[in-house]
Amino acid sequence: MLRSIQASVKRAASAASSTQPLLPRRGYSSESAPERKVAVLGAAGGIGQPLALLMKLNPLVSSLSLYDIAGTPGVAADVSHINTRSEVAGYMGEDQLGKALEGCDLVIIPAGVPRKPGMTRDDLFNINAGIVKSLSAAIAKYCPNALVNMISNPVNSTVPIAAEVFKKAGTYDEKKLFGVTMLDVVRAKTFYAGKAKVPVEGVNVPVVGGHAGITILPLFSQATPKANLSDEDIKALTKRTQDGGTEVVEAKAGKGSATLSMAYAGAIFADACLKGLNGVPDVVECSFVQSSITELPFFASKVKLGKNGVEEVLDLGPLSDYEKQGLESLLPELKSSIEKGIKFANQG
Ligand SMILES: NC(=O)c1ccc[n+]([C@@H]2O[C@H](COP(=O)([O-])OP(=O)(O)OC[C@H]3O[C@@H](n4cnc5c(N)ncnc54)[C@H](O)[C@@H]3O)[C@@H](O)[C@H]2O)c1
Ligand SMILES: O=C(O)C[C@H](O)C(=O)O
Repeated sequence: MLRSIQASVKRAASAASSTQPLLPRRGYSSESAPERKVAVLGAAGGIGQPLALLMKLNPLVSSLSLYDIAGTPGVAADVSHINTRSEVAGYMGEDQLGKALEGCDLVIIPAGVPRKPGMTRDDLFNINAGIVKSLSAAIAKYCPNALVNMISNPVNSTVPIAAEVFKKAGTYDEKKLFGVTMLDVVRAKTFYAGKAKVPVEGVNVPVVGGHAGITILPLFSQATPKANLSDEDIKALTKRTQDGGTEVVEAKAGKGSATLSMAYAGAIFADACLKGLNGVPDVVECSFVQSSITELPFFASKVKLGKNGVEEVLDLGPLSDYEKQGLESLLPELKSSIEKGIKFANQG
């Protein structure tokens, strides 16, 4: 049974990325993988629980630290019974946050409130900005060298908030802070494969910009394998990718936003970060990072991952006229979300 779950996770992971299966390739066993401590902050939540499960299935993880303000003992006890490599520990409440973070190589943050129908991601700012600010301060104190994968929305603002907190603490390393935009890539691949009628396993689509509405810019002109899609098809695919989160929020009708697909995307991205740390060559995924490829200080694009986190921020490559227009249109909104985060972090 376990073997068949692992096999299907592995198949699914290979489908999502031609370069980074969730479980290591043959010849790279857990015995030869270095010790890696990974923390999930918000581990008892809708994303946190399935993400904890997927990280427990990843043999690159030797220690899995599950933190939340409530509910983590149960999640940790449950996940800990799975017979895979990592030791699991649950931590609950702020007084246990330091212990949860000490010695971490990677911290994944899906803590915070999700959207309800009719809300934008920015409507989450008032609650989630404070949560991210305090968790970032704890990361600066207890594991300043860890890579940080920010899932909490609005990502376009929470990443700049974390950067400012780290700067104030004197621990900021731009190579180590990532906004997780992998779900946009996962969606773009799925929707493209459906429209182009090609097997989804082989599909690649870069998604750039940010993670909200029109700031999500899938580059279908660079999608592989190539397909002869009409301009109308490309417009519809672009809109569906940009509205993917809202599609799930509406279908869940008040019971939250994407959790399962997000846990999957988060696990793929975390796996890519761990592979980079472990020196696996040519690990490339899209992420919202400090960037100079546009005039904005943060931008999502393809990023090469290495032993210190970001090894190289890759440029956008050739854009179609439609994508050039999309890029122009997204810049003002993304700029103001970034500035909002920076301003918040520097108040008080
Ligand atoms: N980046 C993306 O693509 C993406 C995709 C989906 C959801 N999200 C975002 O992820 C976040 C979480 O979504 P969810 O569906 O898991 O929500 P959820 O409400 O189910 O879970 C959130 C968890 O965070 C915990 N939490 C709250 N404050 C905390 C704190 N200070 N420290 C630690 N944990 C704390 C809660 O107790 C809860 O268990 C939301 O902001 C959502 O918008 C992002
Ligand atoms: O849409 C949301 O609010 C959650 C997340 O950002 C998503 O893209 O699914």
